[in-house]
Amino acid sequence: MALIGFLTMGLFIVFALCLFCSFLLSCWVFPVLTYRKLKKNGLSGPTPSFPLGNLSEMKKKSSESSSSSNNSITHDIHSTLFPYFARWQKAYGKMFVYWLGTEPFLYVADAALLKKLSSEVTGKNWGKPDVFRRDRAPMFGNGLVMSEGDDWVRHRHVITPAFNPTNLKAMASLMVETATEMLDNWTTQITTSGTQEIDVENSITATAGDIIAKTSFGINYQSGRLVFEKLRALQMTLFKTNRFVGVPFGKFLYPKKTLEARRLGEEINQLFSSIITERKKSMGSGSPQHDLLGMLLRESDKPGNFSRSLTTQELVDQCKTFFFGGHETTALAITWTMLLLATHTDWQDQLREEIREVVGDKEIDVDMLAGLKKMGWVMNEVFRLYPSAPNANRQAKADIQVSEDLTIPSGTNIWIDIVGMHHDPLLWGEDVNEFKPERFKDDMHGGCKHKMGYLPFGFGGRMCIGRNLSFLEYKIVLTLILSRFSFTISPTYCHSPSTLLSMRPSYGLPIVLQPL
Ligand code: HEM
Repeated sequence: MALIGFLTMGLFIVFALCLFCSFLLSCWVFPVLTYRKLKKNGLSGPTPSFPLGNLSEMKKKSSESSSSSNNSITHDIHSTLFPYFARWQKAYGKMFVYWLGTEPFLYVADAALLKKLSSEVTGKNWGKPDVFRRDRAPMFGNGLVMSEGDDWVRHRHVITPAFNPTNLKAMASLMVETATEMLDNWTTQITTSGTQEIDVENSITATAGDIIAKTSFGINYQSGRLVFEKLRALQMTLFKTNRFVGVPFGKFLYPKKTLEARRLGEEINQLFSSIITERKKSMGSGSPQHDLLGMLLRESDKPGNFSRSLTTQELVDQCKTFFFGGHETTALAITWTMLLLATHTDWQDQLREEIREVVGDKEIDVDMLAGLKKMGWVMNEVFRLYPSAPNANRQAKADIQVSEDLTIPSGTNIWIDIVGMHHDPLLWGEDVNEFKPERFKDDMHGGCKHKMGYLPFGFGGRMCIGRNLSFLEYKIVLTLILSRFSFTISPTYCHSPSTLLSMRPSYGLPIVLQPL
């Protein structure tokens, strides 16, 4: 009996020691080794403290910046959105190391370095920071945004055909129909409420959610709404709380939120699982469905495609990724465009004139959209000033030899500050913070001094797969809005861009609408 007790105690001690060692290795030894290697390469940065890294300073600077927000509309947003990065850039340059808890991150806002990284590393060989893969698992699972290596190649190969121009073309009429419903709603609202003012952010986001529900999964308004609301709640739980991402056992500091995120993630999984099961059952009977899910299922089930087919869980993860990545980013691009056009009504007039010439009284046709050149410049300028995805991130899976003196060690997390580069006067000139769509007139990079300085959709093999879908939706929705309304900004609008994964106006976008 005593022997059994002794052995149990021994096993327990060994187990506890193993646990402690793995904690020490992952939270202390490996990060410190990576940090030392980065330092040896001449990379410095703000001094971290254990176990928060630089989180305290980041949180402090953010709250100082949000409490000092005012009502004037300036597009010089980098220092209010990321005050800590703006400060550290001044001290350490466009490449430095900072710490999220015990995770070192290489901050990059240097276009030339990105060019080098992009040419050295293929899409397959990039990883995503483990800390984000774990933290955002309820939202993206192992969908395309988070997958790595051979898995990423397989997923990207199966998904890419679903976004080809012919398939996207088939989605245009659904987009027109859904956006028209939104505009009818605006008309009803302003005639029945007696006020011309509407917060367009919510309604554009809901419409984009409906569009993605229909075009991606062929699901009706009600089922789409359910997923939409749960994803929204999940986003709030994950990003609106004062959390400690990267801090060892940080999740235990907010157990309620962690459990809530897990529960919501599971519920969304179940919703998509049942949609996929139903669709699999009905495959082969009736005419094939041309939404993204239908195309994925067909691509995944192609004879001889066994090595490439996606499991149900992988399909669920892709659906979550499309749903989230596919509606919010586009909705925010349209929202920021409304802000910029509401404050530059001369551009509204120019776009309306262009729509009259190109579309006239006809039904919108996808082929016409290419003729909306000025709208294209406005879109690019909005993506520059207010990129819906304010950053991209990567993890080096092997040492990257950047130059003779600089090697980025395997395991390094990389944070690419897209907003920082889009607002850098050295790349864009002194008028960097002005709204000037004409920069894009004869140059798809808007006159940026370096091609890698303009990255609204990321770069290289991992560039956004949904960008053509976004362009289509953006141009259709904006054409319809401009054809029915002129608008100005409401005096109640408070300019305070913030990030909840995507960049959004903190207090919505109240707009004063005038039916045409
Ligand atoms: C205005 C709209 C959008 C913006 C600004 C945007 C931006 C981005 C950015 C910056 C990335 C990271 C790229 C990188 O790491 O280099 C990305 C990746 C991705 N986006 Fe988008 N996106 C938009 C719309 C969409 C849509 C409509 C979908 C799908 C329906 C989508 C799906 C994805 C996916 C799956 C990835 C991961 C690609 C990969 O890692 O291979 N996005 N997007």
